[in-house]
Amino acid sequence: MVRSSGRRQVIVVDRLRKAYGPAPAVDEVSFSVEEGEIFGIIGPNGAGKTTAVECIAGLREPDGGTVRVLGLDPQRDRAALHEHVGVQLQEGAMPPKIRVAEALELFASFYRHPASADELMVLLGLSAKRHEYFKRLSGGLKQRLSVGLALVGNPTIAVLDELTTGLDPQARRDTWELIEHVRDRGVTVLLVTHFMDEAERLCNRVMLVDHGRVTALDTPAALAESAGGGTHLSFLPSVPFSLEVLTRLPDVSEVVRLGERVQVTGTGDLVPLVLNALAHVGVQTHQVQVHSATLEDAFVRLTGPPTAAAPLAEVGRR
Ligand SMILES: Nc1ncnc2c1ncn2[C@@H]1O[C@H](COP(=O)(O)OP(=O)(O)OP(=O)(O)O)[C@@H](O)[C@H]1O
Repeated sequence: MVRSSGRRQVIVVDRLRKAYGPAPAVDEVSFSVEEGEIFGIIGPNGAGKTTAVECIAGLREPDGGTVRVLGLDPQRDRAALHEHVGVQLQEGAMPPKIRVAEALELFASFYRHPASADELMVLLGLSAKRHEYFKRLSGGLKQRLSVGLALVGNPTIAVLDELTTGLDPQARRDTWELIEHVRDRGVTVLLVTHFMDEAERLCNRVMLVDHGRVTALDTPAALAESAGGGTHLSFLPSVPFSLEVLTRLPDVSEVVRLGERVQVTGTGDLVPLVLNALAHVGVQTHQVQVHSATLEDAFVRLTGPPTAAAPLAEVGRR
């Protein structure tokens, strides 16, 4: 199937349902993933992310709905799917005394058209560790190896679950670069993550799942903008002024006095818009601070407890 963007849909999920007990873990989830994109699934603990990707990878049988991966049914066509989908799931346990190269070669033997273990070790920065026991690898190198095992079958699609959990900041950044490299080689990536900065950096589109349901699906920037409330600009004005100077501006949604400071919320090119309008009426701005909404803001707003009412005294709204 082809979307309006002209790209092929390689994963199509329609009203997927899976329950382990009375409450559904995945409840009527529908989405599709386009060829060549990095598609992120985010959500709180227990939201149903892993269950959903396990159904897509053919590791769990859905209770309802349909899943198609490259046109294949993950349950019925499991053997064919295995050749095209590489899976790195949570807690991938390996025998402690297997060596890096042995692990890649063993997994390569499960596929008809595997990648070269040597090339993968170069790509993954593991060549110098090829004879190292798995148990002796650092967390970052173990993670790299588990990504390698997901790629060793030369998959069209890689499913990566909690790719960088437990890694230090440098190892996380190295792993992100690796995933971008994998994407640049044409592999479609389905990524489950708890890290909003990771989703923001890597994903073309992100789906937010909560209590088994899809609560948002868009680009990280659009999600941040829509649910995170846009950009916040705050400053200390040189002289008092009427808030109406700012509330009447296009793209400004709210203006609030917080003690001596003024905070403006809006979208678009908010900063030059506000500073120009103030300069026009002879107001200078000091101690200017700008905060643009992030995916994390959107996540908290969409999944967290309701936020408290607007702060303090005078509030101007459009
Ligand atoms: N094998 C299982 N048996 C029973 N319940 C399960 C099983 N696997 C998951 N669950 C339950 O299903 C729900 C969804 O779990 P799942 O692991 O899919 O969520 P998740 O979003 O991946 O969570 P996390 O972010 O913590 O990994 C949770 O309530 C979980 O306790």
